[in-house]
Amino acid sequence: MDTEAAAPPATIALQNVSRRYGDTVALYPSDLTCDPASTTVLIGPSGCGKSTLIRIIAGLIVPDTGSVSLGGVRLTAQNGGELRQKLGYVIQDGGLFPHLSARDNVALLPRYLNHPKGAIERRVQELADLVQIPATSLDRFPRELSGGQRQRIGLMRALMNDPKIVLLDEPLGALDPITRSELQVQLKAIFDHLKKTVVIVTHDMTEAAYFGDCIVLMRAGQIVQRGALAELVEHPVEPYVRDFLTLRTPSR
Ligand SMILES: Nc1ncnc2c1ncn2[C@@H]1O[C@H](COP(=O)(O)OP(=O)(O)OP(=O)(O)O)[C@@H](O)[C@H]1O
Repeated sequence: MDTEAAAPPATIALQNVSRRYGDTVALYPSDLTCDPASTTVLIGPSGCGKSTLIRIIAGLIVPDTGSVSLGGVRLTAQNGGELRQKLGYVIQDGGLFPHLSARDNVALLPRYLNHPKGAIERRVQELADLVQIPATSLDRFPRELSGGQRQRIGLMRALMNDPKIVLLDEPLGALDPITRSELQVQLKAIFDHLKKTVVIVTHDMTEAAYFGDCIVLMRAGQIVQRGALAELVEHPVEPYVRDFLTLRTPSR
């Protein structure tokens, strides 16, 4: 296994990663480092490569070039399955299996890994408390839950094995504004409390500003600028950055 001993356990480091689909370049060669225990937001117009980038980090898409290291361990075809189990990955609407109850969705991976039954039950309860899901909802099927509840269950499933890294691809995109705003507050509190390395994809600049210790602004398969919001506001590397921030950030 290729290791970089100096990297803290939850650093995400991409070097020269690129990906194309036939003639479409989804991602030009890009470098990105996401710091441990911080939240990085990927934002940019539709089709700019955000999902491609987060799916490369998740090991779900193999880049055409470059390397991905998670906590100093380089992702390879051999260790991909093992490393993926150490990540939490949440997609829009939770990505739950429709034929399993919420509880069974959440417990799927630890059962597969033969974790003790009592420990799984305790962990499910602990996470249900954390994401504020009532016990009665855990025995429902995904279709019997609201969008916000499905998303909370998706988050529980992602956190079940206590991963150091949590990846969320448009986690709140399907929710009504009130539920979305409630979940934003809860998610931020959870991430601040648990000190995870978090990467979130969003279209919403207000959401990016709310979550992002670091904002990665993309356009047409390229990272245009990466930095704290203040840095992007005060030192935009090109007019696109200023325009994107100005046009997409509603005044409150
Ligand atoms: N499986 C695929 N086959 C062909 N083209 C693809 C595939 N997946 C993505 N693309 C193309 O790659 C580019 C980047 O797509 P990607 O989904 O990463 O963008 P995105 O920024 O996440 O978009 P959105 O915000 O609309 O979800 C787009 O032009 C898209 O059409």
